[in-house]
Amino acid sequence: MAAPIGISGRGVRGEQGGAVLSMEGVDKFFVSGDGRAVRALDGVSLTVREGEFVCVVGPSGCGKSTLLRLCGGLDAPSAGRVRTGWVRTGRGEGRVPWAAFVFQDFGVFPWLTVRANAAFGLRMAGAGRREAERAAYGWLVRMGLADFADGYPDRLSGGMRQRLALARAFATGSPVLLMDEPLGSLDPQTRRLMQEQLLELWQEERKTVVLVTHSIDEALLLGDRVLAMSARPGRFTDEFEVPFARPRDPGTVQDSPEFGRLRARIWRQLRGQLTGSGAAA
Ligand SMILES: Nc1ncnc2c1ncn2[C@@H]1O[C@H](COP(=O)(O)OP(=O)(O)OP(=O)(O)O)[C@@H](O)[C@H]1O
Repeated sequence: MAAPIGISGRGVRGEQGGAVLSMEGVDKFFVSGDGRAVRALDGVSLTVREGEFVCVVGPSGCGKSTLLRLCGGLDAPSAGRVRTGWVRTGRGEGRVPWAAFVFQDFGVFPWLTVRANAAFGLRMAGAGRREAERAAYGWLVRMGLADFADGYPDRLSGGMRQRLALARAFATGSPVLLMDEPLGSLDPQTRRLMQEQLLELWQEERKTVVLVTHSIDEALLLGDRVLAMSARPGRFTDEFEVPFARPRDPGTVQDSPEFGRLRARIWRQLRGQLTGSGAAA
């Protein structure tokens, strides 16, 4: 019997035993420019628990972004089921989007002020302009961008733009953040600083996060769990529990022998997918 298709289950919190998000047997096909069917995902199943920070690594083109888009309801599966856990009804507070996205290219609009950019997610969720900008300004202060609130994003460095993108996502109040290689276009030093900032923010806010990254170090530094994907068509091949206690000190974590061991195991897995040898972790 064909698997059920669709995105469903926007029910109440805890409906799935604490799982905020689950996928069962999800396939995704695209039609390529020359009319061929491209299988991007192959029978993907995933459960993300409330408050968990899950990182996804995998070879380029294996379907990581597709997976994230399906998680956030930006696209529908070709087969299988995606279930999201809960939304707040927000009595009198405006709606709270279930999930907020952060993309690699920041998704910052050059024609909007920094303040309006930060408020954009909330505005899209139906909040009034004053309410949205007030909430967003609080996040600009937290991200060290308050002095730039009334200017335009062209005055911001790459790291500042990424902080703006994070401010926008956090300002929505969404319980779930879906991040697609959010630090991928930053220089290595800025990226490292942003990893530390993200670690702190997560420790303060305890959002549920699914983060796609090409960096094994980043995944181990930030995540509770690292999921490794196969080459396209993407499916999960391995799962690594990250054992480092929180709050984490990045230096201590990265200097630990366990960090080196886990990094080597994940790299072996990834390398196998990249070279086609499919080496096990
Ligand atoms: N809208 C689309 N139409 C046609 N093919 C698509 C579409 N979106 C994705 N694909 C194809 O699906 C596959 C998976 O793409 P996806 O962007 O999800 O991979 P990825 O793992 O995120 O890649 P990268 O790591 O390079 O960002 C690729 O072969 C891609 O070309």
